[in-house]
Amino acid sequence: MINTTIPILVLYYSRHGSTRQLAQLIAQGIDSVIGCEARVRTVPAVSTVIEATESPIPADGAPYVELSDFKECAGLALGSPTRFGNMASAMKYFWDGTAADWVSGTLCGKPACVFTSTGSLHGGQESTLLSMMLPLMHHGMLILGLPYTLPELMTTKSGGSPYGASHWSGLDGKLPITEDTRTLAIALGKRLAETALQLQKI
Ligand SMILES: Cc1cc2nc3c(=O)[nH]c(=O)nc-3n(C[C@H](O)[C@H](O)[C@H](O)COP(=O)(O)O)c2cc1C
Repeated sequence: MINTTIPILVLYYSRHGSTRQLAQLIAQGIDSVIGCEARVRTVPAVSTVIEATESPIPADGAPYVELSDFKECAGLALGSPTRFGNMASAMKYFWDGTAADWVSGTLCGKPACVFTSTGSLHGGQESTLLSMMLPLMHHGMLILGLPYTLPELMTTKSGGSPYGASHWSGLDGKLPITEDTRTLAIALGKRLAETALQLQKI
């Protein structure tokens, strides 16, 4: 018997590790679905010094994403820390280089979800999540959020919204991931994987 799993791309940018922690929880949710496998990838930082280039291999964390990951994945979870209520420029820069895949519809019809981390509780979790949905919608992806059937969505005092998973990292970026945030991030990964699996059957 051939044992095949469908890859689900978890693509994030993280400067200090908070968004990376969320990416790992989303991946955990994806891996909990039999038949699905998380493929965790990141994007390089961008520099204001035009000549500066990143090493082709990141010093730590996930490998850099390649455009072949778009073709191979059955779904995508996209994460970035907030930067003034918006996604980080590194992630925006990456999407600005995906016109060929936009033209050819590589991601069209595949499910997607978003996640973020912020320094302050009301510093832009929801606006950042919404900002990340925009390129995904232009690529024709099917956006998934979190449903209120998850009780944590009503009670959370840290992160998590109908628009996606989120973490409040605090002024020094050291607040731990709460139980509610953790539950909601795992649930989002699971929901993405289950949807990708269902769509494969159509
Ligand atoms: C330039 C810059 C802008 C930021 N803007 C915001 C903001 O608008 N709202 C907020 O709550 N946090 C803001 N932050 C804080 C980060 O979003 C927060 O520390 C996040 O958890 C970092 O994620 P990371 O550990 O994955 O890098 C900003 C940080 C930087 C460096």
